[in-house]
Amino acid sequence: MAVNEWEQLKLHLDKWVEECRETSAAGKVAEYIPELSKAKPDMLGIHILDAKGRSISAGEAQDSFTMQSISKVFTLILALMDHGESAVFSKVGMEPTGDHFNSIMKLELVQPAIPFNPLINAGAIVVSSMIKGENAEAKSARILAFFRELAGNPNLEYDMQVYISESKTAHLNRSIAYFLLDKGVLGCGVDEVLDIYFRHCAIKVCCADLARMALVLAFDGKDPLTGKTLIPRRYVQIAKTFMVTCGMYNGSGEFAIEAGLPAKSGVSGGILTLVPGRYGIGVVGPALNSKGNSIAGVQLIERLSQTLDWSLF
Ligand SMILES: N[C@@H](CCC(=O)O)C(=O)O
Repeated sequence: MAVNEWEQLKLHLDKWVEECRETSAAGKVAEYIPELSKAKPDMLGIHILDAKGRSISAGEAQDSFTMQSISKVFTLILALMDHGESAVFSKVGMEPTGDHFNSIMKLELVQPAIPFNPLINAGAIVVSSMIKGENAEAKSARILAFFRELAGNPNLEYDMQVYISESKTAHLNRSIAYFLLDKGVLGCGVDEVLDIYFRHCAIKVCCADLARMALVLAFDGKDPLTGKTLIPRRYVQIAKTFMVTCGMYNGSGEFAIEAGLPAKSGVSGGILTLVPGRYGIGVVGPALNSKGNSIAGVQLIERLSQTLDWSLF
C-alpha cells in the first residue's frame, strides 16, 4: 500500500504541482509586511519526507521563505516544555475565534482578558513572552536553537530584512501587545516580546526544513531519523489539535473537511502539514486566498489528501 502510494507520488507530484500552480493567479501576496510583497506570486513548492528519510519534492521546494505564523506552533511547544500546561493555559485559551489572525475584536469580550488561542497573533505574543531566558536575546536564541534541532538544520537563520520590515510596520501587533500588557497577561515588556515574536516569525526555511519539523510531530515528538525524542508526546497532541482547530486561520473548518490533516500556514505562503505516523510535509506558495492561506498550497494538499485518502476523519 505505502509502496504504491510512494510510486504514485513519484509519478504524479510534478504534474499536480503544475496544475495547482495555475490557481495562484487568483491569490494575492501579503503586502502589509513590505518585504513579503517581493515574493514570486506563482511560486509553488512541496517536500514530502517519510520516517526512513526518503523524500520527494516538486516545484520550487528549494527556495527559502520566512516561517511567519508557522513558528507559533513550535513556540507554543517550547513554552509548554518550559512551564507545563496549567501555567500556559492560564494566559491563553484553547478555542478557535473564527476571526482574522490579527483581530483584536474579541480581546475585550472575555474575562479574564486572555487571548482565545495560541495561534492567533495575540495568543502567540503572550506565548513568546513566556519563553524562558534572561533577556530577549537569550529567549530568541533558545527558540532558534530549538527550531534548528527540530529541522535537523544547524544553519537556520533569521531573514533580517523581513524582521526589520515587520518591526517597522507592525502597528497592529504593537497595539495588541500594549493591550495585553495593560491586562497583565504579558510576561515581559512590549518591546522585548515583539522583538522575540518578530524574530521567530522571520526564521528562514525551505520546504525540506518544514517537512522535517512536521515529521517530528507526525511521530509524536520523536525524530524518526535520529531516534531522539525532542518533544513530550502530550505537547505534540496539544499542538496538533490546535493545528486542526485553528491552524489555517478562519479557513480551518473548510480545510479540516477538504484535507483532514493538522496544518499550520503563514502569511509568507508556507504551510506545514503531516500525515500522522507517515509523512512530514512542507509547502510554499506565496499567493494567498481571502483567509490568508496559500491558495495553490491549500489546493495541492487537498488534492493529495483526497487522492491518497489521508484524511484523519
Ligand atoms: N508576523 C506575522 C505573522 C502572521 C501570520 O503568518 O499569520 C504577523 O504577525 O502579522
